[in-house]
Amino acid sequence: MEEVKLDLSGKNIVIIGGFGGIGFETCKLLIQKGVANLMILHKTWNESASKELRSIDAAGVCQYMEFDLTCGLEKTRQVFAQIMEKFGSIDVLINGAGICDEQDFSIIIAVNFTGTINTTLVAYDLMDKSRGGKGGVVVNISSVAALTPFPVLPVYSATKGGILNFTRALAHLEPKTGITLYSICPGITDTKHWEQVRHFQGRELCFKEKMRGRPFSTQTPMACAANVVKAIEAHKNGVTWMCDLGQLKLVEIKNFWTPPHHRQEHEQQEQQDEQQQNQENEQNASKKGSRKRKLQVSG
Ligand SMILES: NC(=O)c1ccc[n+]([C@@H]2O[C@H](COP(=O)([O-])OP(=O)(O)OC[C@H]3O[C@@H](n4cnc5c(N)ncnc54)[C@H](O)[C@@H]3O)[C@@H](O)[C@H]2O)c1
Ligand SMILES: CCCCCCO
Repeated sequence: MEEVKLDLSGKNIVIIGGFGGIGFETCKLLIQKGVANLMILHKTWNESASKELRSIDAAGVCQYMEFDLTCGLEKTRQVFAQIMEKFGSIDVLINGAGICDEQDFSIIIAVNFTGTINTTLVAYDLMDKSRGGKGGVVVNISSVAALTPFPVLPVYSATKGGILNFTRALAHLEPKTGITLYSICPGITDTKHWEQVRHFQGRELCFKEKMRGRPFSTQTPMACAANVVKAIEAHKNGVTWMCDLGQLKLVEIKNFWTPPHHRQEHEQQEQQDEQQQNQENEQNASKKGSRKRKLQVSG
């Protein structure tokens, strides 16, 4: 069980895709966590989802703004400026929208990749402590496709892998900006995401039909959302979470190349680690030696 390091009560949260399968369940949990404000940015209004959220939102923390991720950087800035007018500050941004139709792959890139970069960088400027902000958190919903690319969905996999690396890169700046960022990679989750899954050559992949009746494990959006919130409360900068089959775990993504300006400190660290290991080996050897001598004397 991860330690709660970020208390969500009283926080101002923006969730993109908040009427989507995973997003909607995440909104329900955030309301129950006592957030101060929850701005749902979504491409289209959803009366039934809004009504259900209102039924549990006694404090009236939820608001909605129409937002299309493909609207471009300037419009994104305008939308976030309106939110800042309303909230005063944004504590957490959750990028939870996305599509899986590769037929016109410029669209999936615009939504999943460019759109997420736009919202992240706009929120980043507003949160950045080095630019007068209060710091904050950006949660990017990637996918297991970023961890194990799908051969049938190479562009989808690229958008999700790109967002994962984008998030890891920005997280390095946290000491200066006070902004914590991490990625969450859901496994296959039973939402409408599956209804429009087309190959880059346009072929309908019919995942829904193929999955029906198969003993193929997926997870519910509720289980996924519960782990999204757990990951947010764990508040670990720069990490990659995988939430699959109702389980939440950290995924170690290794760096395989060291920038020249980091090489010297990297080599020094390796030398220190080696010296420490040698000392431990020597101590263990001497302990074994003294135990052996004691046995010989007593034996
Ligand atoms: N369902 C899965 O198996 C699965 C697995 C891994 C990752 N994901 C990711 O999780 C996130 C949520 O997906 P979901 O399963 O809840 O699917 P979903 O289709 O239920 O929700 C996605 C939401 O994104 C919104 N959206 C689509 N295009 C948009 C745009 N241009 N502007 C604004 N909003 C837009 C849709 O309206 C929809 O409500 C997505 O990023 C998806 O890639 C899903
Ligand atoms: C392979 C199933 C497609 C659903 C989206 C996974 O991120």
